Amino acid sequence: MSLPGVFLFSHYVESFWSAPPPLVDWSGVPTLVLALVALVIAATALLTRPIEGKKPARLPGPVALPFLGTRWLFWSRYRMNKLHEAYEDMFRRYGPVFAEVTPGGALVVSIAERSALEAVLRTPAKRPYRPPTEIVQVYRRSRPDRYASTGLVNEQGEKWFHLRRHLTSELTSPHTIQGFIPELNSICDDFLNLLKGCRRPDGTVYGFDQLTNRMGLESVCGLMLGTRLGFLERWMSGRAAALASAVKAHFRAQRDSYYGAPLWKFAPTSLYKTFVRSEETIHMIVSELMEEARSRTRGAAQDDAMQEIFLKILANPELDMRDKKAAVIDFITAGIETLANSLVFLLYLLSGRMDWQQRIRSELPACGELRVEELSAAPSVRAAVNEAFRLLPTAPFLARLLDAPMTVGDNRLPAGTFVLAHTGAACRREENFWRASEYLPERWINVREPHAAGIVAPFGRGRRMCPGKRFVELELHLILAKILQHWRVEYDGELDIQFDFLLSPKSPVSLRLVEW
Ligand code: HEM
Repeated sequence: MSLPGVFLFSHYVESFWSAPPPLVDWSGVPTLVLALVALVIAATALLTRPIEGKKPARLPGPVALPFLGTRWLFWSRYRMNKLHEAYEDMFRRYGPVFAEVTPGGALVVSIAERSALEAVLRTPAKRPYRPPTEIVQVYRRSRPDRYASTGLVNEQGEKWFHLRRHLTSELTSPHTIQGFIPELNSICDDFLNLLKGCRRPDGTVYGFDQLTNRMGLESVCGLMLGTRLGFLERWMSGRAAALASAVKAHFRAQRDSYYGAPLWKFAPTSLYKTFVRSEETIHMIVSELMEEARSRTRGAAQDDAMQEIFLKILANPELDMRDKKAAVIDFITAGIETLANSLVFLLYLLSGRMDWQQRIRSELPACGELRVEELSAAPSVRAAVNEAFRLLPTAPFLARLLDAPMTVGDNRLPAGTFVLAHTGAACRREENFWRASEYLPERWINVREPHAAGIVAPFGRGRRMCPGKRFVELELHLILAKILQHWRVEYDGELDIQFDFLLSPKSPVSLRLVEW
């Protein structure tokens, strides 16, 4: 079986699934040829011996084929945009620890078992190695004019440590984030005004996910660039739309480059070109925004707290200018979708708990600006957000290369093993949480065993943990409180969720914001 054959077939099959449009238009290829290719694949799958030697003794997992490893599964049995369901299915078939094999023959161990997961999350590595996204690495290394490194998200070792130390101390400081609260209040108020303007008479807001994307964009840019950019004005500028869709394309291309056929490594396929286009669009727009922010700060005295992060990054003599720019790009890219998806998931889950919405409302002042004290006096807000992160985290697993050997059951995994820590799947297992599949914020106020709080890690763990965590939590608490001060949230049916490298709601999402 040839690799292009499998690729061809998988895209042909995908077209029946109404997955994202195929990257290459194969519609002209006759069905007969594709049926033959399918037969060849099936025959080869039956006849080829599994590569047993690659797996540690007793680790279960799907059959690995020569040259393809176990990746063929994502081009046949599973859909790439439903990867979260694929992993749930594999955990059912092979148990809570199983191994996949990459086309290059490397082992990838997926873990949803509590003690093994805790062991991975506890690893005290000084320079944790999170496997980089190869397509980003390849592209950025091909553009030394723009990138001095592959960036904070993808660098490793000492280079990563240097970037992390110089780029994130402001972002993770409680002082900076507290100083941002007045601005965040005003951003949230503008978001509410936008929602008011878009609400139909019965309270329905169509395309709610796109509005949350704009909220993510405005708040992350406000935090990073120290200036308001107008993404929450009623009519979205072409630039905001272009940035939002480039960020989506960027995540999707990363997903397809990892789980799809690795042809992009040998030739500039349409997948690679799509990735490059998205990276270039983001680079161009963020560069413009940075320039505008810089000239505004030169012209007018602005709120210090709001400018802290951007100005300090720009002024840091330890960093190459290209790294500064790449950092702002990476922060903005890492922040928009994650924040927007998390807000949609939170409101969707809460829509099934009217009693909890009322409880939140009863703990809040009727209206006006919210300060940290008011939020702290409303524990039900924190519980609602924690529980949404437990049940529906936008980043459902963490990737690591093991720093030291680790024993999982009867298997010893050598240092350097690629591990996927499926915190999301583990949090939905009954042995880890009481009534694990239900959205029950009360579990964070009155604990009911089992309650494996240590495996809830929506922002990762250890030294590579998300530097945006403090900011995001504050923002989600604030926006949730403000929405529930005004409206109750209703949603009919079940939210369709897809895997775009992050878990995302299938767009467009409509929900109702109804007057109390
Ligand atoms: C709901 C929102 C967010 C979620 C759920 C989220 C989640 C994550 C996760 C799971 C990681 C990987 C951590 C690990 O490997 O241990 C990560 C890394 C990262 N996040 Fe976030 N994130 C969010 C928002 C943000 C925001 C707003 C920013 C920037 C302002 C940001 C910047 C980053 C960066 C730069 C990294 C890479 C850190 C490193 O490798 O050292 N994230 N995030």
